[in-house]
Amino acid sequence: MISQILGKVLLKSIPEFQNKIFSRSYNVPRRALMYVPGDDPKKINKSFTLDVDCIALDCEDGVAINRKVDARSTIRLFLEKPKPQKTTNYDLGVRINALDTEYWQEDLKSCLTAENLPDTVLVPKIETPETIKMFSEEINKLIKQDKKINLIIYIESAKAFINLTEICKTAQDLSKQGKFTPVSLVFGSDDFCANIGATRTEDSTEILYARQKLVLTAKAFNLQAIDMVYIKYKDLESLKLQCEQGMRMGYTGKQVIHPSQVPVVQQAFLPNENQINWAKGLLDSFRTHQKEGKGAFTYKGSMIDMPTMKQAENIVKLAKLKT
Ligand SMILES: CC(=O)SCCNC(=O)CCNC(=O)[C@H](O)C(C)(C)COP(=O)(O)OP(=O)(O)OC[C@H]1O[C@@H](n2cnc3c(N)ncnc32)[C@H](O)[C@@H]1OP(=O)(O)O
Ligand SMILES: O=CC(=O)O
Ligand SMILES: [Mg+2]
Repeated sequence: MISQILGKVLLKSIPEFQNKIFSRSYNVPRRALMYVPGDDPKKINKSFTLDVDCIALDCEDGVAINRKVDARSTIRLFLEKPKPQKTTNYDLGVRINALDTEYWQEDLKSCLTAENLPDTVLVPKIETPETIKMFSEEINKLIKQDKKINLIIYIESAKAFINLTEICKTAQDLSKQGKFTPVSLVFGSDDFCANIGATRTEDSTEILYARQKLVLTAKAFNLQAIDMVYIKYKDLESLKLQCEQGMRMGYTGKQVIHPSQVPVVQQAFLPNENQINWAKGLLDSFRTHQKEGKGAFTYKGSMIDMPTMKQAENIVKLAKLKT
C-alpha cells in the first residue's frame, strides 16, 4: 500500500524532472555551431541557405587582424536586415573578440546597437569570474530594449578550467538581473592545446580530462556542452567518430568550420532509431511499474530505476527537437 502511494507521488513528479532536465537552454538545439568569418559576406549568405542549428558570425580567430573592422561592420550590415527565415528555427550569434583585446567593446557595441539583436553573443577565452562581470556591465549598458540575449562561454585555457565553477556561478548570478542568459559552454580545444602545450593525437586522449570536466560542469549548471572543432574538415568519417565519442560523453553539440561538416554533426547528435525505441519502451514500462509501486524493475535484461529513466527521457526529448 505504502509503496503504491509512493509510486503515485513519484509518477506525479515526472514532469518536474522533465522541467529540471530540459530547461530553456536545451529547447534551442545547438548540435552544429558553425563559424562563418564575419568579413566574408559570401560565406555569410551561404550559411543562411544551410540547415544548421547555430550560426556564429565570427569576429575572432577566423578573421585576420587587419580585417577586424571589416568583420564587425559586415556583421552589422546583416543585423540591420531582419533575420533571414529558414524552414527550421536556428540560432544566430556573433563571436566577439576576447575581453583582453582592444576589439571586444566595439564588436559588442556594433552588434548590439544594430536594428536587430543577434540571438546570442559568443565570448571566447573567458578565464575568470571578473571577465564575466566586465561582460555583464557592458551588455547591461548596451541593450536598451526589454530583452535578454543568450551567452555562450568559451573555456580554452588551464586558468579557465581552474576557475570554471566560479565562472559559471558568476554568469548564473549576474544573469538574474542582467540582460543575458548563459546557455552553453564551449570546449575551445585548439586554444586549450596551445595554452597547455599538448601534442595532438587522433583519439584526443591528451585532453580527455578537460573535455570531461567541461561536460560535467556544464551539466551541473544546466548548460549545453559544445565539443571541440575537427579541423581536418575533408575527413567526414573521422569527424563522425569524434562526434559519437563526444555524444557518449554527454556533449550536446560540436563546433563546425565547413558546410560539409554540418549534416554529419547534426545527424550524429540525434539518437538513432534503436536508442529511441529503447527509450520509449523503457518509459512505458517505467510508468506501468511505478503504478504497481515498483521503483526498480528489469527491462531488456537490465535493472532500471530513476537514473536510467532520466537517460531515456533525454533521448526521447532530443529526438523530438527537430520534428
Ligand atoms: C578554433 C576555431 O576558433 S575555429 C573557428 C575559426 N575558423 C573559421 O571560422 C574557419 C571557417 N571556415 C572557413 O573559413 C573555410 O571553410 C575554409 C577556409 C576552411 C575553407 O574554405 P573554402 O576553401 O572556401 O572551402 P570550399 O571551397 O570547400 O567551400 C565550399 C563552399 O562552402 C562555402 N564555405 C566554406 N566554409 C564556409 C563557412 N565556414 N561558412 C559558410 N560557407 C562556407 C564556400 O564559400 C563555398 O561556397 P560556394 O560553393 O557557394 O562557392
Ligand atoms: O575556439 C575554439 C578553439 O578550439 O580554440
Ligand atoms: Mg579558440
